[in-house]
Amino acid sequence: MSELSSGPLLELDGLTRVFQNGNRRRVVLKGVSHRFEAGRMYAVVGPSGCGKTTLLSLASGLDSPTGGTVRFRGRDIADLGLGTYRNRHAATVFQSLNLLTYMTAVQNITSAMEITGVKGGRRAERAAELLELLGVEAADRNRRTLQLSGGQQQRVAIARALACQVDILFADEPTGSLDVETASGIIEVFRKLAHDDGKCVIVVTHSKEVADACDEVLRLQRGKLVTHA
Ligand SMILES: Nc1ncnc2c1ncn2[C@@H]1O[C@H](COP(=O)(O)OP(=O)(O)OP(=O)(O)O)[C@@H](O)[C@H]1O
Repeated sequence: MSELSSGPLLELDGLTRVFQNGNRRRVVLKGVSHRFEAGRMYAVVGPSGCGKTTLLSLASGLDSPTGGTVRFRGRDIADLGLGTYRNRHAATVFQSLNLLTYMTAVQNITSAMEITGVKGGRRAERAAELLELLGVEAADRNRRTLQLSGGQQQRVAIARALACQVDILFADEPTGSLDVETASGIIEVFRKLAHDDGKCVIVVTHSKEVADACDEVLRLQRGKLVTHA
């Protein structure tokens, strides 16, 4: 299907995920379907253990479903190649951020660009531009990320995800450990990415503030999507 496909950007179609540990079989997702569009921000909410992170892992190509399909622009991501999907189209900001703390903010971003094969020169300049967009002060951009605050680290992790020029940004509990003011700054960044830059932003969250800021809220309960509004 062409890049100009008029269908949804991302489609989850009847996703199931079963974990088998020895004799113990656990059905975590039970036929989850949903369509996601560019330019919108989505929240995935639900009680602890209902399968939110599992759903995010499948939708972002970090894990494969037991049944069902994830389609990006109409194409099964398994056919596209999970590596290609993750490198070119979908980036994840993990709960643990996974920054290389001995490297500076700029270096974290330029090394991600290198690993994911982002073409073109001026990587450090582009990293600095992204950090500026996300409100990381010039003085902090060349400090080791270990020395930055939680909120600053969160912004660096988002900038690193964006550096890979992806269409979809996934984030797992992006405001979990942040104070209210920093959290609202991050929410605003996500909203702008969706509404001004046309990204599809999908956030797993327990926060009502984050969910309220989203265009659509998907509620998971015992592995099923029960409502979306
Ligand atoms: N690799 C795995 N092997 C076995 N069980 C797993 C595995 N990964 C997740 N689970 C189980 O699947 C269920 C859903 O986990 P998941 O992390 O998706 O929930 P969640 O809704 O994100 O929870 P929380 O809000 O607490 O982060 C949990 O019971 C978890 O123990």
